Amino acid sequence: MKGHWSLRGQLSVVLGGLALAILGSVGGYLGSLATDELFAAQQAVVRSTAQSAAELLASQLRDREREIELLSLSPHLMQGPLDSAAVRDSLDRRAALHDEFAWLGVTDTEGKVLQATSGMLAGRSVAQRDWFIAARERVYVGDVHEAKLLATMLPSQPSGEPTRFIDFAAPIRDADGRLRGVVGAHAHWRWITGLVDGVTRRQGASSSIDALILDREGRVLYPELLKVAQAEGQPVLPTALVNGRFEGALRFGDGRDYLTSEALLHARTNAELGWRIVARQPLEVALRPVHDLRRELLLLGVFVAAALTLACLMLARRVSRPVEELARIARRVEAEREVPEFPREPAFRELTQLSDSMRSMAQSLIETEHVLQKTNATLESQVQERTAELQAANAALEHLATRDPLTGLHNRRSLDARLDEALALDRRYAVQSGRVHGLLLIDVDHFKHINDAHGHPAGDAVLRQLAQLLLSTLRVSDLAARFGGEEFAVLLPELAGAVDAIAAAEKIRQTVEAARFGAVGRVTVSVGVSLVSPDDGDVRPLVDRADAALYEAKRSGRNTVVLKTAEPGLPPR
Ligand SMILES: Nc1nc2c(ncn2[C@@H]2O[C@H](COP(=O)(O)OP(=O)(O)OP(=O)(O)O)[C@@H](O)[C@H]2O)c(=O)[nH]1
Repeated sequence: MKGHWSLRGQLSVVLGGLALAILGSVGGYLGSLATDELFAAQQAVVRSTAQSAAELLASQLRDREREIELLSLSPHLMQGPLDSAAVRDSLDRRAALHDEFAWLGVTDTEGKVLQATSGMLAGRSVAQRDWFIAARERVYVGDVHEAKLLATMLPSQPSGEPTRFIDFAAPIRDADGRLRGVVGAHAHWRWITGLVDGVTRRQGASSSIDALILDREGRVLYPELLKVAQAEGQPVLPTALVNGRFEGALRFGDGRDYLTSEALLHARTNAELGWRIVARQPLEVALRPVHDLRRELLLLGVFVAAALTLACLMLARRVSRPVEELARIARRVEAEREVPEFPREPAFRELTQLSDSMRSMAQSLIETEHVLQKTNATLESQVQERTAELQAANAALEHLATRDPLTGLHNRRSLDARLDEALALDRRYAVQSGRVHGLLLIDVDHFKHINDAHGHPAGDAVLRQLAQLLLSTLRVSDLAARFGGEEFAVLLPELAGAVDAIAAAEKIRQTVEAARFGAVGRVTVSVGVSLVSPDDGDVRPLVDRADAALYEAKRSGRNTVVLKTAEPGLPPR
């Protein structure tokens, strides 16, 4: 199971990942939609600021222009002496009414100041001034310029900036249209900048919108800081702005991106100064709500994803728990070979079906296993029985193959095999141990007569009794066999010498002689004895020596024991 993910883990990862992917896509889409919308909305605000400032300036410049024109048309300027106190009163009143005017004055046709507010510049010549020269012909509005003569007479700017003016001027003519003089006014530049700032302030401090005033050549007139920087040769404005009108995001000389909009100041009077008002808002401030929205969306997304992942985990647990329970029960069935209680899960029909199927399968398997176990047990006992029978049959066969049917002693074939073994053992060990095998050939004396006198069955009975007598006389390690007809053989192991063999033969002879054989009565046997010799190539010489000894015993009168040793061989001891 190693290396495989659990069902619960896989479900959690897949469902949680799916939820995250969906939330990420929706959040990304909403964020980009909001960015576009907000960009357009903020652009509209910046544009409206630029246009409002341009329109306000245009109308204010037009109003001041008309003011001066109307002043030039007033009766006490057209008719009376221009240096009268009435003229000065009129100038002072207007200056008091419009505090943007720093100076109001009247000159004669040569440019000599006849009357002025607070008497400033009275008697001085302004013949070289643009406003005087232009206003001899027509109503004049001049571009901003630094104060010259008045600079020392007026209080200096609180900001430390040089005093600047916008000039308004108009010709003074009599009823016949002859030039009598010129009326001129210097309006404070800060009046203009104050108007522009007033418009941007209306957007609220947090909007960070500011406005620039550019002249028709694209030079900065306001704010002062940028004007100075530009004069020093620093790149202040984006190229797009210098070259023409523009709206959109621009990077300014300070390295920041601004949402920018530009409006042409159009006064529709002589005051066509060609100024442009540029309103701008730092892009990061403009898009801050989008960033806030994105952050909130991200937070919401993380929260929802966490909640969804938790829900997925719970769902996965709900699905996997019964499956794990089924797996546990399956292991129990395998280990205990019993059918425990299977869970039923009503929430999932498929799991209920699976549980039912597993229960019936487990029952069927265990029943089949019980049947198989019983069959196995029966088969095993049958195999054991058959094996025992086979072993018994094999033993019987073995007995039949090695035993003489009449006497139950070993037969000739079995004796020959044991004689071969005896010879091999003696060849290997006899020299060290000094012990050899001996062979007795035992023949019933006058057996033909027994048969003839008592019948063949009686002869068989004698042979069987002789066999029992042999077995009772011999040791367990000795081997008695029927050699053929009425002749028996005995193989004696571990003999110290011929004396042992003769003793055994004699014991047999005497036992037979002492026994009674039913109706037959007494029976005697003759015994030929021989010992294994180191010179024996096979068993033949051993048997031949025993047979010769038996012949010798018969010839010497029967019921006796004769030893026949090998020539040359071991001397009889
Ligand atoms: N009843 C019976 N007689 C057997 C069996 N095998 C051999 N005989 C008989 O044993 C007799 C052996 O006789 P002989 O070989 O002449 O020897 P014997 O009469 O014992 O005389 P000696 O050995 O010289 O003492 C024969 O008559 C065989 O028929 C047998 O299994 N059962």
